[in-house]
Amino acid sequence: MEERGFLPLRANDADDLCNLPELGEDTILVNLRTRFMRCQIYTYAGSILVAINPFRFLPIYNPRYVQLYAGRRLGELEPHIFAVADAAYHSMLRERSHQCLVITGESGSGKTQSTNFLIHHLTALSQRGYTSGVERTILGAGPVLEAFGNAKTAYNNNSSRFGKFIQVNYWDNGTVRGAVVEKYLLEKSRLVSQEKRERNYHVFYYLLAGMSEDEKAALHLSHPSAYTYLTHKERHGHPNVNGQDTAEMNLGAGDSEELKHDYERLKLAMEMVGFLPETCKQIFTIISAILSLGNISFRLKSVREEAVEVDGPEAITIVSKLLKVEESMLYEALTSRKAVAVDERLILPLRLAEVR
Ligand SMILES: Nc1ncnc2c1ncn2[C@@H]1O[C@H](COP(=O)(O)OP(=O)(O)OP(=O)(O)O)[C@@H](O)[C@H]1O
Repeated sequence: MEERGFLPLRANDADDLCNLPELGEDTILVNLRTRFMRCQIYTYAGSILVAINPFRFLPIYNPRYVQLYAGRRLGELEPHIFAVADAAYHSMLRERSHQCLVITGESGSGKTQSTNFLIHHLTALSQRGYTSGVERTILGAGPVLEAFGNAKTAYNNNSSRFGKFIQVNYWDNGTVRGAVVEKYLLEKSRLVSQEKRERNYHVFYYLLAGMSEDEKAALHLSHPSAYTYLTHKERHGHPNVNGQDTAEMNLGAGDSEELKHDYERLKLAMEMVGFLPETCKQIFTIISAILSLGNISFRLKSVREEAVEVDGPEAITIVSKLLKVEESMLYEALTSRKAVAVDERLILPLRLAEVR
């Protein structure tokens, strides 16, 4: 064939893995690697798109690429996430049926980024030369969800700690009508403790770094190192790392400027999504109350009793002010539990291990 002037199919150069002359784990990996080294992070496997995280900015998501992929058949151009979004959008319009895109991969592989690119392209396709309020709301939801549901982990500085199902609805003419985001399996335990070198949810650090001194004073906020929920503890509640300021270590002094910027971005995104200023204030108050709640400590009432009492009243006073609940009610809720036995209501004291 070569003698007759045909170029042979290069063994490691298929933009669709199905076209590899020999299909096996090694040929697939070599092909993906060869493409990745040429900054071709996307490869098809039939109608599946394989994406390899480049961990650096590639100039392939700008409006020129949105235009380039609009209305093209899958496989017509170089593999791209926009091509997948485009194929789904046009299939929906053509077949008048729901389309489903499943994004999967291990932590840090790029699922959240890919989702953002998909949503970006899907909303861009629906626009008729201008961005409507609905599209702005959908795009603004991302940063809000990330602030409250993402955290720094050992594998990913912006790891989503929940699953989400995003449903984008369209009018018959193909313009976006609205979107529904269903969240599931939020990692709730992260609120009270995190592994070494990991953090709590972003929003806590945004508030502490981004709020003015007056705003922080109004919410009784102080420094990250003042909060149990932001500092690491060894299994039995003692601070670790030889008494080092673990919150400082966890936060990293260098990123406070970035966190300030993130706080401003969060406020803007919340406004875009439609949160009223009063609602934002209430949400931030609850966030502050959670931090102070973690600082309430308990001790045994007496050596003979298993019942507990609050050790030091300051934190409980702050939480009751922030949540606007009576201190005595909060005290009772934290140190006892209600039980119902044959039409009888019992208030039982909680044990030390239970209150913690
Ligand atoms: N296409 C891309 N281009 C450039 N950088 C990327 C791309 N995809 C991912 N990244 C980088 O990799 C990081 C991790 O990606 P991402 O948060 O999307 O992973 P994930 O699969 O959602 O992880 P988790 O399951 O932990 O939430 C991003 O913060 C970003 O820096």
